[in-house]
Amino acid sequence: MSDNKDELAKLRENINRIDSEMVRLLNERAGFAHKIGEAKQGSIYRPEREAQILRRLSGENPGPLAAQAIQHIFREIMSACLALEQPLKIAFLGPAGTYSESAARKHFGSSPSLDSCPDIDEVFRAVAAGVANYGVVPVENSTEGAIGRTLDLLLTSPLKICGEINLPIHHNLMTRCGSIDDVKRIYSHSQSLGQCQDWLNKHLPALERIPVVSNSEAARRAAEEESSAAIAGESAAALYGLHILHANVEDDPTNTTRFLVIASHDAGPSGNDKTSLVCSAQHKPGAVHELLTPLARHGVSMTRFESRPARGLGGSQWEYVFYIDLLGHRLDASVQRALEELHACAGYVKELGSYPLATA
Ligand SMILES: O=C(O)C(=O)C[C@]1(C(=O)O)C=C[C@@H](O)C=C1
Repeated sequence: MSDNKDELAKLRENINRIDSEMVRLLNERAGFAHKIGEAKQGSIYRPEREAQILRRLSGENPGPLAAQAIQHIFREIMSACLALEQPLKIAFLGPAGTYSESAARKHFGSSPSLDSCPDIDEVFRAVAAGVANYGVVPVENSTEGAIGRTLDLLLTSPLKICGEINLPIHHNLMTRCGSIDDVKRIYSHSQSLGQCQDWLNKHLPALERIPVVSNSEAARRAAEEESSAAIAGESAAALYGLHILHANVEDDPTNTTRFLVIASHDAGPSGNDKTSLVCSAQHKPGAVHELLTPLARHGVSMTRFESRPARGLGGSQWEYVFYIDLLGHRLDASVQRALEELHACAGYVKELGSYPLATA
């Protein structure tokens, strides 16, 4: 097929004109972001403002570009504008190539430098010590449930939650040579093995499943051992030069992991927020019911209720704390009133922070 050269040249002129105009506008935008940065006190990064911008623009978007594409582009624009004012360092649960890294990039764009930490404790430590400005840690998976270590550390850490990230998780079966024929074992993180167990039982029941510290470590091992496969994300396959034999081997196609962004402070109100808290009930009949009554009385919706042994509080055996996520910001009048009543009736309450709901 031969191109109609005149037609193409004319159409491309339009794109050139628009691109040049966009570069001019982007720099004009960066100039205003700079002025805002100078006028601000405290942290330059404002998750609530970023969430408002992303919501507004995807709501106004007439298409044909998808709302998600608009969000992605503007995430990068804000990331670049912010980097001019305050280069950020983000600690995440490493190593490179893990879903936590993808979550950090999804939330902060490609401008910040990422600091890979060997475990969740280290992410908390890096942020608390000021080595990193923010941290990204997994908190729950839609198939496998809560990440206990993150919940335990939230209980005792002085850090606050300033954001959440929902990352759809797609697992892939990968090998070095591109074949499964000589493979004897499959490496992956225990959570990922759990998320793919039906698929593995059906298609590869004879292969040994070996849990390792991360999916990225699984891919690293599979890259070294001819007779091993890994279950991991696309970025780990790319990082270690592995071939994806089967994509999307997770049992639930809507499999999603929720991550939290932790910092020395929480976020301001964005108009569509969540508040996380942890509390304990007094030892008396109906105490848990009493915890929830203030929320119902003030019309506050709860999106999560999770119990955990009260390890970090030094409680005795079989004592539990309750992790509650509710809709609204702690400064919203109804949430504020519900929290005041909760403080009065619960044995212990710690507000973990208010933050904008995850954008798509
Ligand atoms: O509005 C602000 O507070 C800004 O600093 C500007 C801006 C942006 O690029 O739009 C940049 C960084 C903040 O995290 C939020 C928004």
